[in-house]
This record gives sequence, structure tokens and C-alpha cells, in this order.
Amino acid sequence: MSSIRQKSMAKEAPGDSASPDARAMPDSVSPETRATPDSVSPETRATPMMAQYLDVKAKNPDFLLFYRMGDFFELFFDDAVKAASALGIQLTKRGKHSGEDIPMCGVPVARADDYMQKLILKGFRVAVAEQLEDPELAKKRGPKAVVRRDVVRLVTPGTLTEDALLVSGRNNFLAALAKVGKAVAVRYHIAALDISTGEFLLSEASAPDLGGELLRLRPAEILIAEDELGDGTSKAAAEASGAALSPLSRACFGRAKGERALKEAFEVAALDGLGDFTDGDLIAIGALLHYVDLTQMGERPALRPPRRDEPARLMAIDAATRASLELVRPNNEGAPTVFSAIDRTVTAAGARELMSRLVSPSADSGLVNERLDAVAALIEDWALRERIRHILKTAPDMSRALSRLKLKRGGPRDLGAIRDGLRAGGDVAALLAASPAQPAHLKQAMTALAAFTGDDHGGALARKLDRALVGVVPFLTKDSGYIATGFDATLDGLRELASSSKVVLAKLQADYAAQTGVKTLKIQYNNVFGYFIEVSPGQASALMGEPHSALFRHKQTLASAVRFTTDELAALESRILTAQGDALAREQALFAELSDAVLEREDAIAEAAQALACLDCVGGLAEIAQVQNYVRPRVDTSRAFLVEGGRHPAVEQALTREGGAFIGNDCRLDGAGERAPGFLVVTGPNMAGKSTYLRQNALIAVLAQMGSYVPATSAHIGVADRLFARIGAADDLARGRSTFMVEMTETAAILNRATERSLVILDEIGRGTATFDGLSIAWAVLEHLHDETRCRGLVATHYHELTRLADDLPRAGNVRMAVTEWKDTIVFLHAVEVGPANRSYGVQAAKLAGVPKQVVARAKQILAQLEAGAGPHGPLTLPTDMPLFSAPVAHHATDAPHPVLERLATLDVDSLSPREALDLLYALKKEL
Ligand SMILES: Nc1ncnc2c1ncn2[C@@H]1O[C@H](COP(=O)(O)OP(=O)(O)OP(=O)(O)O)[C@@H](O)[C@H]1O
Repeated sequence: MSSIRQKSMAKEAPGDSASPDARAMPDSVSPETRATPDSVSPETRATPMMAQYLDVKAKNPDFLLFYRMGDFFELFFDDAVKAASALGIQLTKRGKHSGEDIPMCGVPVARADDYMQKLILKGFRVAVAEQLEDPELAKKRGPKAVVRRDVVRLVTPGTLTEDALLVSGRNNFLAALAKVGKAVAVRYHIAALDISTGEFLLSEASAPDLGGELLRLRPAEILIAEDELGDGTSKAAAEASGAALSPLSRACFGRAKGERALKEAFEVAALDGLGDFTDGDLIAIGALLHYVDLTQMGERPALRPPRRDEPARLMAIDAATRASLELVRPNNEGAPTVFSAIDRTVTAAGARELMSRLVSPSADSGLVNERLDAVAALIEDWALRERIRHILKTAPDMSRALSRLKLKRGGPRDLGAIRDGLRAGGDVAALLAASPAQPAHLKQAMTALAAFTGDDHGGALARKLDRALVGVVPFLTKDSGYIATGFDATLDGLRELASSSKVVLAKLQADYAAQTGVKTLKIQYNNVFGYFIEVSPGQASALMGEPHSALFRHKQTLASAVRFTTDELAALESRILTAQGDALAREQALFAELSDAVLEREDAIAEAAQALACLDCVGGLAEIAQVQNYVRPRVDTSRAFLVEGGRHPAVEQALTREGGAFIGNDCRLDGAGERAPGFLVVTGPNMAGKSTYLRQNALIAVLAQMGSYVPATSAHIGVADRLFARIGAADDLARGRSTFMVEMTETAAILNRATERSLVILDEIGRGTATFDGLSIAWAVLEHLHDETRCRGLVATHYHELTRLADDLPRAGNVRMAVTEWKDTIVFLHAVEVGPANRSYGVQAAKLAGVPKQVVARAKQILAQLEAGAGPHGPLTLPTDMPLFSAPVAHHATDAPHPVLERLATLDVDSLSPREALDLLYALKKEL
């Protein structure tokens, strides 16, 4: 908590008669603790306080203004109406402004974070206006003087730092989006910063990849230039990511601005040491850092050097694939995700690291294998893993603590987190040092952690924090007692003084009791009177009469007690309060000193925090691999996709919980071989497990490339540069596109972007339109992927005709989901067999699903007729001119190119005048 906030705890207008009714409060707080604005007196002209409120509000029109008044943050006017409804708290009306009632609601300061979190989750942004001086000081300026207030912080979804406002196991990115270039050359540059941890990422995407890239980063808030809100691509991608959109003026996006801000942030004269930055990077960085400055009131978060996520080094996963695979976000609230199935981390930072690897699988087989080596080492040495994980459970979230300290929003608890984190890190480093297996990643982690165990600066800092802090430290700096006895002689002296005064106080009470003969006389303390002497009303006369009346001065008479003071008690009180105040001030000075010492080692601490996160992530992956029998995949640059006994990580766990067993299935796609299939057509009845089979293979690719073991008995994966998966319904009715249109748009995206190295997984392509159209489209798409793209792929279909493709396409093959018939019903075996399915069993599946008997019987009858070549109302004529019913040779035909193409091929464009070019264009179009 900031020092500003501590100073402003005193209430401003004690005893104000317009104090609102306590029942109107969201929490039961006595009315006297809640000050009321002098403005809300029934005047029509703005009172000084309301004038101040309106002034602050006018500067922050887009934010709900939390206006500090004593122990409450009050909201007025429209803000109050919106907040009361969003928070479900009572809206009151107090006083008038311009003749109208002023709506008001409020939240207690002590619980403000909870209320703010609710508002942020509902898409609001909050400006926090604090009292910037002690109300007593304001009073001295005159009866009408208003306590100085101003906004000390803007709270937006992407700039949160408090644990209460954040999700612990997830990064909270603020991203700025800069569009550079025109038409087909347009690039979107993204600068993203998690100010709660200091992680700073740069990336870029083409227009078609932007949606997937934003879903990968999952920012909480996206900054976009106002004049780009009209740009369909950025707006649609930003909205689909689920982030809050914050438009900024175009002036905030500038190359020079970005360069300046970056140099300032890292205190460097030239950017060379930080990396290479394109214009687009700098424009995005400029807007990002401007917004950070704006919301943090100039305080700098603990920035890590920007890390570039090179698209070429990642497996590209587009938005639709992310939605299909439910990597981290389920399509149905509460459903399992791949993340929830594989997450065995024990710290929030470890969970964030795991999530980051899962959403950004690598396309660099070298990095993947280094990660796998680390997982393998912790599988091999399970005792080491157990010990490390045991220690990690005690390691707090150092990066978030560091970030709060840097933003001057930290408390003793954050220093405690750094101490405990470094201590845990030291213990882990010692364990790793003693272990024989040392793959590169574990060695790196050990080095980062060991930096705080030696005799140098790092070690000195860790020891200093150990000596300085008590075991369990309080949350706020105003709560004294967190500096351990013996660390600072001055503080010990002041504490001694304060506590010895308390002994003197006890002695004084005993003396007064003996002098007056009132045995029950007590010395008490409250916030209004300070220390006082209290006796029961029956005994008050002893103190008020001679000879004691000279010593005891009467202060207050209550029904149950009479209170007095003495000069001696007043002097003692002043000594105690001074000593306590001095001790608190000394403690706060020591806090600041320790914070500075921590921040001096900011980079090394951030690295240690990252090392712990990495170890937790690797340990978690080793744990799940061992518990669930995953296998290390062979990952290389070949084009193999050879999986034996593959399983779906989430479905397997769900089945095991219910006492069932998952049937492992092979998938052999050899992209390079001439005859070994690179493309499989998967057929089988509904419910037989086709979707599961498709998904599990996509996930095995993702898991392998993120550096995890995979659910299979063996796996050889040649890295895929892009993964396309379209599985399950893709309705986008909200955006006015039918299932078929969505599917066709996505198919177009795949055909345009898949490469030879990609993995394409399609479920029921071509459905949602007339059978022949759908089948024709599916056929043509598969031919294209097979012949032109030459990627690896799996396609599930109910069009059995598609299985004939394998006869003609050398790299295509068929597999089917095995079923068996038993007593007029089908039994799903969930096993994948080589070859096409010969029947679809749709009618039997309908029966299993509970379709009424007579409907199933009639369907069987119609099916029999259809299979015999007749429709339910007479002969059925199938168009025989469909290419798929004739021999599918069209794609192999060596037709001469179209004459228009021929003319274009031989055309010398440079020799044409604009007029000639236009004429030619018209002529070609006509010919076409
Ligand atoms: N390999 C497997 N081992 C055991 N059970 C499985 C397996 N594959 C799928 N199942 C079970 O079968 C159910 C249906 O699977 P899935 O949804 O993949 O079928 P489908 O063929 O895609 O069906 P539809 O065509 O109707 O979408 C799953 O929910 C799962 O419980």
C-alpha cells in the first residue's frame, strides 16, 4: 500500500450530520466511520468538495471514480448507478447538485480490492482518488477547506498487480497493437507486458494470423489506435480474444515515442544492447509504455528485457484450432481443458510457465529436445523431483512481489515473499548441485538460483532479508512488527522505550489504585482520548474529593464509568506515542531500505523466479508423464508423424475416473514417404471415437512440441510449422455466419496457409450443405492438400465415397473406427483399423440415442430402399456426372492451361501504359 494511502486514513468530517444510513452500506460499518461529503448538502451550487470531485472526474471521464472519504471510497452520479448495479450494493441519494438528487454508493476501503475486481471483471475501469493530506491539515486552512485529493492510480484489466485482483496461475498481459504497411503487406505488431511479473513480449502477425496470435497471448486488455477501430481485422481479432479494448489517440503510437520510452525504461542510451527493433515494434512499445505511465502515475514496473516470440520458431496455431482443441479455454464453462488435464505444478508461477509453453509450442526441435531432456532427468530421478516439488510448495510468487515493490505498491509481505523465494531457491540449487544428471535447462536454473547462496551480493541480500524479517510478516507497512529484533539497534531501542513505558504504565495504575484505595481503578486507551484512568461511577467520588481532586482531572462521565487523567499520565502517554511513532517510522525506513536493496538485484531475482517457475513446470510435466504413463516423443526435423497407442489426455482421465479404459490407437503419417500415407481418411459411425482420435493426434503434436512427454506407447514427431484442426461445430451465428460459411472461410484459410510441414486435421469437412456439394468440396480440398500442399493430415468424414481417394492418391490411406454388431445393435470398440468403413450405422446410432422405435424402423426401411437405388417415393436417380462417381481422374489430367493464363504468363507488364493495362484487363475478363 502506498504511503499516500496510509496518511489518509483519518476521516475528514467527523460528526457530519448528513452521515448516510449504515444500512445503505455494502458492509456493516458504523455510520460514524463513514464521512459524508459536505457537497451533498441540499444546495444547488457545487460545494467546494463537489467542485473538487467534478474536477477530478472530468479528468478521468472513462473511469469509475473511487473517491476516498474517510474509511470509504464513494462513487457519485452515473458512476454510482453503474457500480451499484454491477456490485449489487445499495444506491443511496444524498444532497443535490443543480437541483437534482446526487446518486451515491460506496465501498469500504478495507474491501475495495474485492469490489474493484468485480468491476474489472465486468469490463469497467477504475480511477482511485486518494486523500493526499491529513484532514487535520486541511482544517487548519479554514473551515471551508477541502482535503486535497487526486487520482493516484488507474486500475484497468491489463494493469493489475494485487493478488486479490489477479488469477494466480495465469499471465495478465496488456498488449498494444500497431498496424504497419498496406494491403497484402500489412503486419500487426504486438507489444505485450504483464506488469504483475514484468514479462515483456514482442511478436507480429499477418492479418490472417492475428486472431490466433492474440488468442495465444490472451491479453486482458488491448490498446488500439482510435482510428484503427474501423479496421475489421484488428477489431475482430481483438474482440475474439476476449480482451477489453482500450482505444488510444493516434498520437500515442509513434516510432520515436517508442524508442524514447524504451530507452528511458531500461535506462540505456542506445537500444542495441536490448535487441533489434522494427518500426512496428517501436510503435507498439510506445503506446504500451505510454499507457503504463498513464495508469501507474509515472511509476515503472519491473520490466524484463523484451523477448521476441519469432513466429518462425513457434508452431503456428490459428484461432479456430485453439477453440477446437480447448488448450486452456474450455468451450463450455467448467469443462476440462488440456491444461487442466496435464497441470501438476505446485506454484502459480510454474502454472503460468506451463500455460505459456502449452499455448506456444515450439517449432525448434533443438529447444524441444532440451526441454524434454530436463523432463527426462526429473522422471529418472524421481526422488530429486519429489524433494524439489516439496520445497517449491513453500516458494511464494516472487515475480509478482518484485513487481509490486517496484511500483511502490509493495508491503512487508512482498519482502517476505522474496526472502522465502530466495531461500527455497537456495535449497533447490543445493539439491541440483548434488545431482549427477544435469541437462542444460536444469543447469541454467541451478545457476540462477545459486546466485543467492554464495558470499557475493546475491548471497548477502538473501542473508540480510533472513535476518531482517520476522517469520510471518504482516501485509501492510502500517502494521508494525515485521522487522526482527536484533536487526537494527535504533529500532530495538525505540521498541524498548515503548514497551518499558508500558511497564511504567502498569506501575502507575498500581500506584493510583493504592493511593486512592480504588482497587478496580484501570488505565485504559481509546482512539479519541488516548490513555485515561477509569473507575466505576460509585467510586468516582473518591477521586473527585480532597485530597485526590488535585491530582485527578475529570474528563468524561458515562453511565458505566467515570474517566480521569493526570499530568503524569499525559506525559507518559506522549512518551509512549512518540516512541511507538518513532519505531513505526524507523520500521518504514528499514522497509524502504530493504526494498531498495531488493530492487538493486531486480534482474537476478527475476531470473531466479523464472528458474523456479521453469523447475516447477518441468517437475509437473515429469509427474504427469510418470503417473499417466506418457512416453518421450522423438522430435526432429523429419516429416514423420508416427504414433503408437496414442491417447487423449483429458478423455483418458475422465474415463479412468469412471472406471473405464481408453483404447490406445496408432496413427502413421509419413509425410516424406511415397507410399506410406501422409494423409488418412477416417471413417466410422457416429460415437465411434473419430473426433477423439483426431483431437488426440493434434494434441500429441502440441504436447511433443511444447516439450512434454505424450500419452502414447511411442511417438516420432517431425516438427510441424503450423497446426490446423477443425473439430466440432464451428457455429458463428453471433457474427451472422452460418456453420457452412464459417467452415468454408476456415477451409480457405487452411488451403492458403498450410505448408508442406503443416499438420491439418479436419472433421467432417463439407457438411452443412447439400450432400453432393459437400462431397465435391471435400474431395477437391483433399486433392489440393495432397497434391499441392503435400502436408500431413487426418480427415474424418461420413462421406464414404471419400475413401476411394486412397485408390488414386499415392500418399492417402484409409482407417476406420472398429465396431461390431450384436443383437441388432452396434458396439463401439474404439479401435482404429486400417481400411475404409463399409457402413455408417447411423440408424443404429439413432436407436442408441433413444429415437422412438417406429422412427428407427421407418429409417431402416428408407435406408434399404436407398441402398437398392430407390427413394422412399419411387426410383432415386443419382447424378452420374459427378466427378466423384465417375473415375476421379480430373486432378491428374494434364489439361492445357487456360488461354487467359497463357496470355498472362507471356505478358510484359512493364511495357504497358496504364490505359493499355486497363483495356487488357477488360479483355481478359471478357474472355474468361
Ligand atoms: N479410444 C477410445 N477409448 C475409449 N473410449 C473412447 C475412445 N474414443 C472415444 N471414446 C468414447 O466415445 C465417445 C464418443 O467419441 P467421439 O465423440 O470421438 O465420437 P465420434 O465418432 O466423433 O462421434 P460423432 O461422429 O457423433 O461426433 C467419447 O466421448 C469417449 O467417451
